[in-house]
Amino acid sequence: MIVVVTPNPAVDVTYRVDEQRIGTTQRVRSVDRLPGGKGLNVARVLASEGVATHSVLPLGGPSGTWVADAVAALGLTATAVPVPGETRTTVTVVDDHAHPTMFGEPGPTVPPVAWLPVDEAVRALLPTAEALVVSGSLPVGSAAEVVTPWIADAVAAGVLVVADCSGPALLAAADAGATVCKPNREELAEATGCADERDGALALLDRGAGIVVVSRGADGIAAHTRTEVVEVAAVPDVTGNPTGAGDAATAGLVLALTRDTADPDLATALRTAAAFGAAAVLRPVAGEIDREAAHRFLTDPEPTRSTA
Ligand SMILES: O=P(O)(O)OC[C@H]1O[C@](O)(CO)[C@@H](O)[C@H]1O
Repeated sequence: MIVVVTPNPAVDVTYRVDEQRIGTTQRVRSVDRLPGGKGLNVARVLASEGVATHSVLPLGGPSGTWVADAVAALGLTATAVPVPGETRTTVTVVDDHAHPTMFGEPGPTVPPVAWLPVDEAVRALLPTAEALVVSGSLPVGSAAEVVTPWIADAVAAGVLVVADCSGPALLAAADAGATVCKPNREELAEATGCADERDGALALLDRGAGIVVVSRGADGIAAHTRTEVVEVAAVPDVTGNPTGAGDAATAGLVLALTRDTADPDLATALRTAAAFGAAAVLRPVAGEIDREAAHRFLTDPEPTRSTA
């Protein structure tokens, strides 16, 4: 079972319009409303691959109740931890021409004491966990160190941790010894202040991260250890909705790493991440992949480079 913490869950709304135009009245062609936040998208992709997951969700207010009900309706196992305030809504506007536009609300104000039951929920699940995934933003105003107990407890219990965090929470995840930190290129540069990817990755490794996986969009994905950089190219010529592609890539990475824990093959893990990320672009909403395409992309020979 894989434990997935979504620190700032959301009612994820996707509006499809003919063409995104700033400063005009836009008629919405179709609406999708799904439980989201990056971690829930990871859990949904893992579940679609038949992997047992257990989500930990700090939820508040009527929209929190909606998320809990929608998660249950999707057949996902979850522990909903009540927090003050109202679970946020995110709105993504997509058309057939431009990149999606995402509006993300900040999320509720969660005081430090309200995080303690979340810590307890994570701790209770660790004895039966193969991996812990911490994915997505924290509610605005929550301290970065909120992630520390989840990761430190999992590491102490010998559980593989994949942290897809940004900003100070990415540094806190590395400090807590996350097995894998998975920022994208921009998040890595922003959190570490290093313009060079290798320097940024080494900064996280120095702080305590085991491996740093950097997603590079159309330029593929790379894994940095102290001694090598393994690089895999992106799947070429895939068009569609890239919202949630990074979350699907995280799911692919976790899937590959938990299948091969004794001796993780980084190239295979990166190829799985790239294939899942590309397969998510083919689906209209985040949290889904085109499974047939994902498995086809996986068997396509992709160039892998490894440098010492
Ligand atoms: O959890 P966050 O990091 O705030 O990101 C949330 C948003 O990003 C997406 O997960 C896409 O990656 C959306 O589904 C939306 O929920």
